[in-house]
Order: sequence, then structure tokens, then C-alpha cells
Amino acid sequence: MKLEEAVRLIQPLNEEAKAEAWKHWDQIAKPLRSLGKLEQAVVQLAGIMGTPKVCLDKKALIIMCADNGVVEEGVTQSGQEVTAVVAENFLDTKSCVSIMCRQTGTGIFPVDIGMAVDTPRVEKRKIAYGTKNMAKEPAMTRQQAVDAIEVGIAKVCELKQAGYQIAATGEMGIGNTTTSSAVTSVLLGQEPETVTGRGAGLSSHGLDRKVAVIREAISRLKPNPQDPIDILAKVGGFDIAGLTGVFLGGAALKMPVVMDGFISAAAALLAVRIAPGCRDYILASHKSKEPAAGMLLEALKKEAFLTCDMCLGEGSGAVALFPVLDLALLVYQQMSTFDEANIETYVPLN
Ligand SMILES: O=C(O)c1ccc[n+]([C@@H]2O[C@H](COP(=O)([O-])O)[C@@H](O)[C@H]2O)c1
Ligand SMILES: Cc1cc2nc[nH]c2cc1C
Repeated sequence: MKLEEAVRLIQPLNEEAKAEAWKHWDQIAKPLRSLGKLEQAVVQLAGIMGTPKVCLDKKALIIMCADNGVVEEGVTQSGQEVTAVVAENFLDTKSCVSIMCRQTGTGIFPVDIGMAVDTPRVEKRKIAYGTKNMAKEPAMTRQQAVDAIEVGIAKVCELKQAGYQIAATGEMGIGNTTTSSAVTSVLLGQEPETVTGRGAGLSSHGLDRKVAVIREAISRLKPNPQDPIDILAKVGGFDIAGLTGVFLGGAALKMPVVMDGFISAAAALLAVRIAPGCRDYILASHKSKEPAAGMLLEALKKEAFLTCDMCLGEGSGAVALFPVLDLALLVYQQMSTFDEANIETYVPLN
């Protein structure tokens, strides 16, 4: 599916299904709205899926794996070779998120959308062998940014056809907090130092260099704040672009997409700037420890379910939300109503 078609397909949530879901929650024998965001989540899922009979039996995690040319500027603690090693480990349950996926029954789908090397088993949808170094030139061409978005859209389409009902977003890419900070700086009109953190454990000296590299790249390449694809092409990454496509594709196909941490949130905001209607299809799982995470959530007008000071990426925060959603659904589906429990109904809230 082309980007334009995905954007065209995005529709508002089904208000009737949402109202029915609220009605069902309000009949359940417990204080009204006492399950807070868990109730909201089920109602949102009903609106997305177009039915109050929400089912999340088949869950997936898409992990966009890519390398970033800007790593040669010394903006990371780890070397670029780590990207491919961790990407392969996803398939052996030898990474954090793959253990979480095994435990929660989540299908794990790492995608090589632009790693610097080929690996034997990660699905190959490579746009290029890593981006160019944004300190010297645009990270990618505009066409490559669109192609990478369409890889994300295609992956969600494939999972939808395979019967998956919800997609979590993850990424693996050394250097992708530099690209995410650059994207966030342009999208939010914030100074690079305000939106830049230590990523996967950078020293204070390294952090100063990272901020300077981002500042210099933005001032030289001048990404247009009104043009999300220009921002992606000049200072983004293939992984961010792929996740932007996952958010857009999910909305087009009426499939809920769970946002993860900082990188995923930057991709979500790009998607919302491309097609504002996709916002309602996004669930914000957690608030990453990276300094710009709260700003992105605010710009997305989302509140995270979890605040655990996680900053791992891989989709770990998004997959951590799945057991919470399962618990919410179990209560929604199995709990007795006021009538059944012989309890007088509460006066409904306004
Ligand atoms: O998701 C987050 O909030 C997050 C915050 C900091 C780091 N990460 C992960 O760490 C890697 C990027 O860190 P860095 O320092 O290489 O830019 C990348 O593989 C991400 O998955 C992820
Ligand atoms: C080991 C390692 C694992 C990761 N997972 C996501 N980002 C990562 C970065 C590093 C360095």
C-alpha cells in the first residue's frame, strides 16, 4: 500500500462501539471508572476495532532495525556493530524484549530496514546499508524516506492478513536517539540541548558533542518543520521512518498500534503530522526516561500507561503494556454486572 492510500483510508474511530463499551464498563459491579486508563484503553480499542467485543488474542511486535551514519561523529557509547548482533538475538530469545515476547505470547518480527550489514535471519527489507551522516549531508533522499514509510505500512498489512489484532512498535539502531532528538527538535521547535539525552549510556562529554552535532546538522540542512518527510529525510533514520509507516498503516487498517519509548514517540508524532487522524489509533505504553519523552507525549496529547524510567527501546515498554491490557480485557469480559451481583447501581458520572 502506498503512503497516499494509507493516509486516505484513515477514518475516525467508531463512536457507537465506544459508547457501547462505556455502557458495558458502567454496568460492571465496581465503582464507576475505578479502573481508570484500563477502561479508557478498552473503549479506545472498541472504537478502533469497530465493536465492543474487543479481542487481543494475537499480538505482534514489529522491530525496525537500522544503522545511522551520524554514529561516525562519536555520538554513542556503543559501536554500530551492536545493531546487527541484537537484531539477530531477537530471534533466539537472547534480547530483553524477546524474553518479554515469549512470556506474553507476542509474535516478534524484526525487520532489517537499513542495517549496515546483512544478517542471516532478520527479514530483509533494506532501503540502504545505513543512512548517510547527517553532519555532512542529508541522511537519505526523500524517496528513501517514503520507501521506508511504505515498508512499515506493508509490514502491518502483512500482520493484519495473518490475523494479528494489535501491533507494538520497537526499534534497534545504535545512534537512533541522535536522529530522534534531531527530529524532535525540528518538530517541536525546541533547542537541541532540551530534547537530547544520553541514549544508551553516553558520557557527559559525549552528550555535549551529540548536542553540537544535532545543532550543526539542523542549521546546515534546514529541515522544513511543516514537512515531516523532509525532516525524516534530512535528519531522521530508516527505523524511525519504518515506524512512522507502522503508525499510519495501523490506522489505515483499523489496527491499534502501541507506541514504545522516545524513538517510537518521535515516529508517532511524524505520523500524526502526516495524517492527524492516526493519533486515535495509538496507545502510549510508557514514558521513557529520555528527556524529550514527556514533551512528545504532550505534543501527541497522550498520557502513558506506565512510568518505569525505562529507556531500553526494542519495544520493551510497548510489550510490557500487553499484560495490563489483557487484565483489563479479562475484567471487561468476565466480571459480573451490578444486576448479577445484586448491588444497587451507582449514579452515572456526568
Ligand atoms: O526507547 C527509548 O526511549 C530509548 C532510549 C534510549 C536508548 N534506546 C535504545 O538504545 C539505542 C540508541 O541509543 P544511542 O545512544 O545509540 O543513540 C537504540 O537501539 C534504542 O533502542 C531507546
Ligand atoms: C546491548 C544493547 C542492547 C540494546 N537494545 C536496544 N538498544 C540497545 C543498545 C545496546 C548497546
